Amino acid sequence: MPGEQTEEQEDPALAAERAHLAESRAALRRMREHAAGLSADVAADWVSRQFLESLLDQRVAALADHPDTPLFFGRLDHDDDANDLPRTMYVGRRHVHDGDEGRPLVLDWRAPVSRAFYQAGPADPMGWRRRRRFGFRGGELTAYEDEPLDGRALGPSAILTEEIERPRTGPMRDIVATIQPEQDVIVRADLPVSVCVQGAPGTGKTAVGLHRAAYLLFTHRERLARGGVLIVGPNRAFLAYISAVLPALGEVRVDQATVEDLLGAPLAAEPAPVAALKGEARMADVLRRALWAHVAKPAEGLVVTRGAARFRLADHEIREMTAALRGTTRYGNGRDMLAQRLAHQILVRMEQRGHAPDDRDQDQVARSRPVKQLLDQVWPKVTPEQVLFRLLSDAAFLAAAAKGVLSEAEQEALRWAKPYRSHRSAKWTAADRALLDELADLVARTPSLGHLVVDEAQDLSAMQLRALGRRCASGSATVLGDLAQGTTPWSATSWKEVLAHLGQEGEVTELTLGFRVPGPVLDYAARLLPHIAPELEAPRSLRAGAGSLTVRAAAGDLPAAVAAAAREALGREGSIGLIVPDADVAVYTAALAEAGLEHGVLGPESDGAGRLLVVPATVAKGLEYDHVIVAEPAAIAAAEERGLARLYVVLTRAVTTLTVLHDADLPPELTA
Ligand SMILES: Nc1ncnc2c1ncn2[C@@H]1O[C@H](COP(=O)(O)OP(=O)(O)OP(=O)(O)O)[C@@H](O)[C@H]1O
Repeated sequence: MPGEQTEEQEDPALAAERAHLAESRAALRRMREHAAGLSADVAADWVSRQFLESLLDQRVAALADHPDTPLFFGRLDHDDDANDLPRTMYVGRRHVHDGDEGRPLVLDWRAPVSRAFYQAGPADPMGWRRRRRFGFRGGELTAYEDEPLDGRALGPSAILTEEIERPRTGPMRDIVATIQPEQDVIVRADLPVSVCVQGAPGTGKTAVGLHRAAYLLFTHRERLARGGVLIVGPNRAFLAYISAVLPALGEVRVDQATVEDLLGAPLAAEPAPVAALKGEARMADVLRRALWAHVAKPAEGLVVTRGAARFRLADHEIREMTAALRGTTRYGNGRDMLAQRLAHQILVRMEQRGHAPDDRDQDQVARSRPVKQLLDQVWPKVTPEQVLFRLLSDAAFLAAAAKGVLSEAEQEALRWAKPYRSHRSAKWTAADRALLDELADLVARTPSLGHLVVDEAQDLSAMQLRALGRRCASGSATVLGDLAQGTTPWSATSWKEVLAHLGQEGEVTELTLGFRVPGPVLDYAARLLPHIAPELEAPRSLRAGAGSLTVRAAAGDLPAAVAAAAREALGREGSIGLIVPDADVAVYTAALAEAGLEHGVLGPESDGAGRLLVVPATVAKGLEYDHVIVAEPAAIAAAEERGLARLYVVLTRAVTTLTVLHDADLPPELTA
């Protein structure tokens, strides 16, 4: 690598860079000391003081210097007197300036001017002559690499190669030093723009989504401090894996959640075709009709007594008021508005008869017993659970709500074979949770966040996407996924449809260059593509990875062969994922225990500990390990309806080596 020097014969350029690093660190320390010295006492009252104190604490925390993380990772230079840009600019994780003169020592990678670090190339140097990348070991600057931007062709970057080859240990790292131009375009898309990224395994979708969140928080800090940013991922294990990236980028206030966290955990499972049907957008119409079917014609008029006087509204008047409100508001608001309109009309009657009522009278009438009784008949309070319970247990009610939308056979499929006794004892499934959320929003509006990053979005049903869409209705979204990795019965087949269900307009972009999976492994997995997503092109890997793939029949004792492969992998550097059919986790953990190999077991709710992890196939999505051992692909493929897609996910988790061990024949799609 250029600039790689031993201590004895230190390159003067490297020495100068190290001096700049030391100067920047000292300046950051002064910035932190200054922030820590600021007092919240200037605040006028207790509440403002608390608020200011928490802001100052955050500021001090954001200025922490992590000794293992380089303060800057790149630099741009030019020598053109006519150019307004500073002659040298260092790009790093945060702004660092010299307190006395305010001289910038390091610019935040998210600042507009830093864009050139990622985007400048021989075709468009963007005003710069040279890009320098730095190599670090821990917090120590060890090397630099120069790329001319004056028209000469750029070779591959050794620092990028080293970064993507670096063994994985622990949680996911940030990629801020090596974001690629096509990734940078997505990261820096403007806040109101929703982006949707289709990308093969390991093309950096998750990384890009997280960096986009960090970029948006920097660029629109105030707006997003109010609205909030939420990252939605497939399970706890995944969220734990990505949890360190945003804090490393200085963003500690981003929430992460699974769809279950947002909608509620399922209490029961159900057959895939039923789940798929419940996941369809058609259900939204059925639910809307079912809810509004509760609004009824008044059986009689309204009589309100004030002292000795009685005031009446005829049933046809109430019918008109109800009809005027129906469908124009949320169901819950409609009830409140009807109460107010009824009361107002009663007040008009009072005035007509010489009374002089005021606003308080209107409120009293709106809350009076006769009005409440009328509302309970005409516009009853209902909960989402009550409505869904009725739909799934009452054939006539479902038939009325589903008329022209669902066939009789579909209605029958939806209805519980054995209805629960009440909505309180109903065991809701994952698909039901999305239906309940839709109903909840029809009753009262769901608050919207500022921005939502939705990872593995191909796995979400239309109804789940609608639920997420409500949570960014007045904001925007970053939608990430791979149609080939869809493993749910309702997996998406088109991103346009996904965006439509989400209620967002946005462009679909594609990432095609793989950073994780070595070429031979990616080519092997891609044999499945024509069978799971024929419309997608085979992905390309940036990594040659000779010798990375081993496929072997176990000749008898598969668990023992797997344990032997795990032992061998433990002799190498990096993390090891042993991915097995869900049903056989116990078999393989027993084999590892028998072989005396310490290991952790990953579950959807747990992140597991240790260098060797047993990973059930359904939990592997989004994760990566240096060495992956896959046991019995045929069983993984046979375990579920979209089992081949699951196998594609499983085969694309490896960073350095993939060892496939089998006893049964391999699925024919993999051998063809
Ligand atoms: N520009 C980059 N520089 C260095 N590493 C990168 C870059 N882009 C991606 N990576 C690395 O490649 C690996 C895969 O990235 P990521 O998990 O974001 O991919 P993905 O597209 O979400 O994959 P999957 O579809 O399999 O979940 C990660 O280790 C990530 O850090």
